[in-house]
Amino acid sequence: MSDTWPRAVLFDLDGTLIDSAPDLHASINILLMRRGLGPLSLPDVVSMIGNGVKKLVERAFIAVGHPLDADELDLEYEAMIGIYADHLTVLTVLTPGAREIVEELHAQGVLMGVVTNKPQMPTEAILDHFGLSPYLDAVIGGDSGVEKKPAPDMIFAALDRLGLRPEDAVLVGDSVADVGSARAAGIPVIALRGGYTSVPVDEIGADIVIDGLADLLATLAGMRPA
Ligand SMILES: O=C(O)COP(=O)(O)O
Ligand SMILES: [Mg+2]
Repeated sequence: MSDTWPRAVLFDLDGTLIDSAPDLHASINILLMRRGLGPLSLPDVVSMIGNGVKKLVERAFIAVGHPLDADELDLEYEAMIGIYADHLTVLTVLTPGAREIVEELHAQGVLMGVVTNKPQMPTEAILDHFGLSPYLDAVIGGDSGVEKKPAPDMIFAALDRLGLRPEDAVLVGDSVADVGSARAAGIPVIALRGGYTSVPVDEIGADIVIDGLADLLATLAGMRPA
């Protein structure tokens, strides 16, 4: 029985550690409004989050009946990044229990990282704002040069940074992309109910679904390899 497992917990960001949808929703509607389009509802935008900001922009313009070509998408993505930079923590809050679990895992000597399809700059700014950065030894954003989730590369990049192997870690996430990346990397995955997923969370293929981050410690103890 290894009571030191997991040596690291890797967290997804949007919908897992933070509830960022209200700020992404506000930002995308500003972007759409500039073109006389939208607005989209919050649930609509929630269903578009999880594959990076560029995908969110692409999906939003399709949803309002105005699909973009590749050049337009590049321009609107740049504009979105500018708008979102002013909305990173206006409406965004930590997920209930996020601070507590991060502090508790840190106290137990468990290493932590973030693997998110959100770009690096907003990711780091948000983690700084909430005071979580000191606890996170590996923060891998969507534009960090490795392939986004559901590819396994962000998990491998985080493990590399932590000096650990797949068998040392578990991923906590909320989406199909998270489960896909964990499976591809060969690490267990816990899904958080109430995150951002267009597929019902019980159907995304996670090892375990938890109702809240307050359940994470007990869940990890139950998953420990014999
Ligand atoms: O889609 C995004 O921008 C980020 O999503 P993630 O933090 O859930 O990976
Ligand atoms: Mg997510």
